[in-house]
Amino acid sequence: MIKVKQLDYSYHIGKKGNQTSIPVIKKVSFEVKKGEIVAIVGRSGSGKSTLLNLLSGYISPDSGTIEIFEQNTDGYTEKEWAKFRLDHFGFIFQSYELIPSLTAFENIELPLILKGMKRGERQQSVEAMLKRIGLDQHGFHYPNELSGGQQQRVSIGRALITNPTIILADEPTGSLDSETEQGILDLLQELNEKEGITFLMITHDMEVAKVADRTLALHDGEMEERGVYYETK
Ligand SMILES: Nc1ncnc2c1ncn2[C@@H]1O[C@H](COP(=O)(O)OP(=O)(O)OP(=O)(O)O)[C@@H](O)[C@H]1O
Repeated sequence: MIKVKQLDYSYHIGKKGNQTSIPVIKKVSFEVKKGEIVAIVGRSGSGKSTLLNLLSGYISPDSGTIEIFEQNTDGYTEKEWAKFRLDHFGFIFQSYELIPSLTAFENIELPLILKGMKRGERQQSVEAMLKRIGLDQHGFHYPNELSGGQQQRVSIGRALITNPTIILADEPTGSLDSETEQGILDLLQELNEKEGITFLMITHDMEVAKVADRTLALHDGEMEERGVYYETK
């Protein structure tokens, strides 16, 4: 599903003519297969967010290839990436990234509006999604009227509503207490087991990594030898 080969990326800092390049991703290769939960773990500053930004096309690699669904993404324009993300990716972030002026229902509905789905169909899909994530009583609540765990459920609903091929999650439980964290991890695991949803998660939390089929470790931009850190299931 995702094949990354020999990926290199450096940031360039300083003024033109006097720039220093900081290599952050170094010859990284790995694969994510359909139906897997893969966790990428690493300390703060090891390059996890940079890797996620490369995979989702917000930045371009200096060298190496990213193949997603057997398509080489090299040379995609911003517009092509935007469409590709809407068609294939769902995103979950540590800070939820919900729109505060929209209700839970409307936050989940938004990607469907972007995709041009008709109102009646949207209504049905969002209602079914609210049930699926255990929030059917909370559709009309605004984000600030929901707990952290409930807000993360809304963001999971928004990520899933377009039936993405893969969910990319950046520290999905990073803002939650351990009990709420477990509830969210159970939901992700259930979505994976019952519905075959593929997840790529980045985290420095080993509890999150425990729900993964495979854990890959990033150290200073390099992937642990063989990529497989340990088997957890
Ligand atoms: N825009 C930028 N310009 C220059 N250097 C950057 C930039 N963004 C990140 N870096 C550097 O790249 C390295 C990797 O950062 P990155 O955010 O990918 O790490 P991370 O593993 O996601 O960290 P964290 O767990 O703290 O979010 C760090 O040394 C960071 O300082």
